[in-house]
Amino acid sequence: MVRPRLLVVSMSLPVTAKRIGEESWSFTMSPGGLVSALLGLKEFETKWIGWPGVDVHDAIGKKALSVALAEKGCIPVFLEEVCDQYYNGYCNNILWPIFHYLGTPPEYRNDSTITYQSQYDAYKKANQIFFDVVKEHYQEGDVVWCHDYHVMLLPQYLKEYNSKMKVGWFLHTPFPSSEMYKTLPSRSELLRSVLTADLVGFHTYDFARHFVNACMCILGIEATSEGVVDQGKVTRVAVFPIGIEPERFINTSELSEVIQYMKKFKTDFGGRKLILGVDRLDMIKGIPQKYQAFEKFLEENEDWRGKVMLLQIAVPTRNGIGEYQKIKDLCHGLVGRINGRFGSISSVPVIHLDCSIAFNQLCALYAITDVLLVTSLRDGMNLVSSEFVACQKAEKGVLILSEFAGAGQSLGAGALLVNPWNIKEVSTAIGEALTMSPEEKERKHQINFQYVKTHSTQQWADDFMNKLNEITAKAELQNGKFPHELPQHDVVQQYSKSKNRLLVLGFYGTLTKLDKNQVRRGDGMNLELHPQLKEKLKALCSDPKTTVVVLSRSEKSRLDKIFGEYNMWLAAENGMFLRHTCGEWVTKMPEHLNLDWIDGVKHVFKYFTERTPGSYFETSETSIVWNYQYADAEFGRAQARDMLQHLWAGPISNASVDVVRGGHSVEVHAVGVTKGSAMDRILGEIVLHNKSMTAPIDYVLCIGSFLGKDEDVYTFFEPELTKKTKSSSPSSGGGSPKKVSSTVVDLKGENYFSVAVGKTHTKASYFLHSSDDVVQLVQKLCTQNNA
Ligand SMILES: O=P(O)(O)OC[C@H]1O[C@H](O[C@H]2O[C@H](CO)[C@@H](O)[C@H](O)[C@H]2O)[C@H](O)[C@@H](O)[C@@H]1O
Ligand SMILES: O=c1ccn([C@@H]2O[C@H](COP(=O)(O)OP(=O)(O)O)[C@@H](O)[C@H]2O)c(=O)[nH]1
Repeated sequence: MVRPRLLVVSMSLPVTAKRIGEESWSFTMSPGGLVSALLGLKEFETKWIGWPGVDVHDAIGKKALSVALAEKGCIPVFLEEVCDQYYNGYCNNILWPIFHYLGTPPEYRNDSTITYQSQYDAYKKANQIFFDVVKEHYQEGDVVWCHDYHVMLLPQYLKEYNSKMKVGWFLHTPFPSSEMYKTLPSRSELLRSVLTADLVGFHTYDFARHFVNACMCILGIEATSEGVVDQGKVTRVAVFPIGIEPERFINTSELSEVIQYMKKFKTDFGGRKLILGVDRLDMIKGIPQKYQAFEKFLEENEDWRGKVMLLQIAVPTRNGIGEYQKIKDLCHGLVGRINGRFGSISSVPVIHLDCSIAFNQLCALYAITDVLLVTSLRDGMNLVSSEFVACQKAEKGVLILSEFAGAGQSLGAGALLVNPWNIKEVSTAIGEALTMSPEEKERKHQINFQYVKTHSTQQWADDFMNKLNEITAKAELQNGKFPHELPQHDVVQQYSKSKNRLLVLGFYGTLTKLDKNQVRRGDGMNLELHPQLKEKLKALCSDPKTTVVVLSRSEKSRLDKIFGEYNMWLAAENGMFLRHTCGEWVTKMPEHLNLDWIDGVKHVFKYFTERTPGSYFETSETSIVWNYQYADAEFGRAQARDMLQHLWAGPISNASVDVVRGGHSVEVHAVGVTKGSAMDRILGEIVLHNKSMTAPIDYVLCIGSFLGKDEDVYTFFEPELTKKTKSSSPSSGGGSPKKVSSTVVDLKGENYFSVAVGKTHTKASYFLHSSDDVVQLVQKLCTQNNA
């Protein structure tokens, strides 16, 4: 079987290189969860592109290293002089603390060569170097999977180079709340670049939600159930919690060498209960908090002194950054204090190791551990907790897990969840874990073991790849479906040939002439019918072979006022109310529509209208719209963002409503109030009314300047193109539940025209530039009436 080619791009390669001769290199495993996770990918022909962990300045060395790495499926990226300001600077001294809620570090003041800007420049340069390497190795059809905050600009570089490239981006760290993220000076550029990817993935729903929120708040763009929409391009945002390769840990812990280690360690520890910590020595891992909690436990539980120990493996990381050196000193100080206070001549309660350990030793430690203590202050996932679960033997240990690690959501049910900042709580959890009954330990273990076994790295990667392939395949299909400019000649020709025509027309932006200087009424815009349409529309409506429906968001009174004298159908409030101009209004609402939220929303809209000069809001029976088209654009957008947050937190938090963000508006309406969903009921009513209708509708022209949620009206008639006929039931709202004949509509491709006015990203098959084009078209149709 040919395996799909995958180019994995991450800052670090899975191996770190060390030069041992002019042309020879040795390798060690790179630390960290990202490497552990991606090593589990088996079903792809994977090439890994990343930094080899060393600077190489000579051509001979670079060549030899590239050859040696190629055997391991790795391609080096040489970062050279940008490396320090890129990796230690922008990535780990700016992005990392912000993403983990540690705050935005101040600029160095004592070195003018290291500024925020110089570090961001290095970041851009480094991303460009990554791009050059990908470009060199990319083959058509490859998937490029970018990992982590180190390469946030890469998706944009890749897509600008080749828009057909399949590009995914996955973040292994938390994505912080927008309140934190927005402190980052280059916040917009990074978001915009990430949004060029086809799929953006996170470990948890919280992180995904924060990202979408940041896009809304900072870029002012729309979020939909599918992801984020920026200038018509949809970026899918989804959640893929990473796992481990469970078999690797289960099998290793069966090895005789590992069993020997287990025996040896137990003897070394002298029968004391073992609390284990395994973390990179990083501020986010909460190691000082762990020590404080253990100290408190020993303080308050005299009986346990000498009977329990804490072994902390503190894997060295990012040594080039001052903060990381400080945290080491802090830990050493705390360990000295605890050992001084509670140690004895023969043993000390804390062993702190500033090193990494061999994989077999790690598995042996996991297997004999009584309590694994994870106190991360923030952590994308934390794979150590899953590895511990996989290695458990007959006698099960207990997992104490920080609620601020992504793993808290997956393994919380089988763990003792703690707030690492609450030293007392962690200390109590240590006591609870040490005294837990074997039955309870077994029960908790089983819950987590089932999860870890069934949520492997391979599963994670498959899920991401499947989703990415599904999205790109769908996009390819849609590519051929971009709307074309309306062929007015065909529209007119088909019109003249047909016997029973239906014209569905929007109002705002379709039949109106938009004028910035138009007079505003107290509660909204005084929109008028396009002056050049008045007579022509009247002529169209008077043709017995033509049925005209104006389908608008407007309320009944406005449609009455504007169209009352025409012989046509009026569908007000997105089709919730319907009337032929020679009859009365009938209600066409779906049953049980809950409208209790309207007053609360009105209150918020009023507040923002009073504070946003030029804005206004309009209320109807089923929806309410705030419009800031005539306000200052920038300020209006910012106000709209704040308004949305107030709405979600208050009046609509539990209501059955849809919120739609238009170009310059925020609309809230009851769920299901869309033009497309109303079309079925409208059609039923029209057919009932036209009892004399002898031939099926053989021509439909549907023109509108509709919001995205209303575009279902364009596709309403589409199935007819294949099925030829459609049944329609006028049951809901007012009419009797009678079935309309199945020959109501008879459409083929050439006599159905769905047309969006003023936009090309649409479900409609055609577009017109403006309402002036609509006027022109109506004029042409009229000449056919007279012909
Ligand atoms: O290579 P370093 O700079 O020393 O850092 C090691 C890695 O740390 C981070 O790992 C994250 O990924 C894990 C797997 O998804 C996740 O469990 C953990 O919570 C994260 O912290 C970082 O995101 C990686 O890029 C680094 O390679
Ligand atoms: O001496 C060690 C001890 C642990 N690990 C591995 O480092 C990873 C840590 O991943 P985690 O997701 O817990 O946190 P990260 O370090 O990525 O933030 C785990 O796979 C550990 O097995 C390691 O490489 N060397």
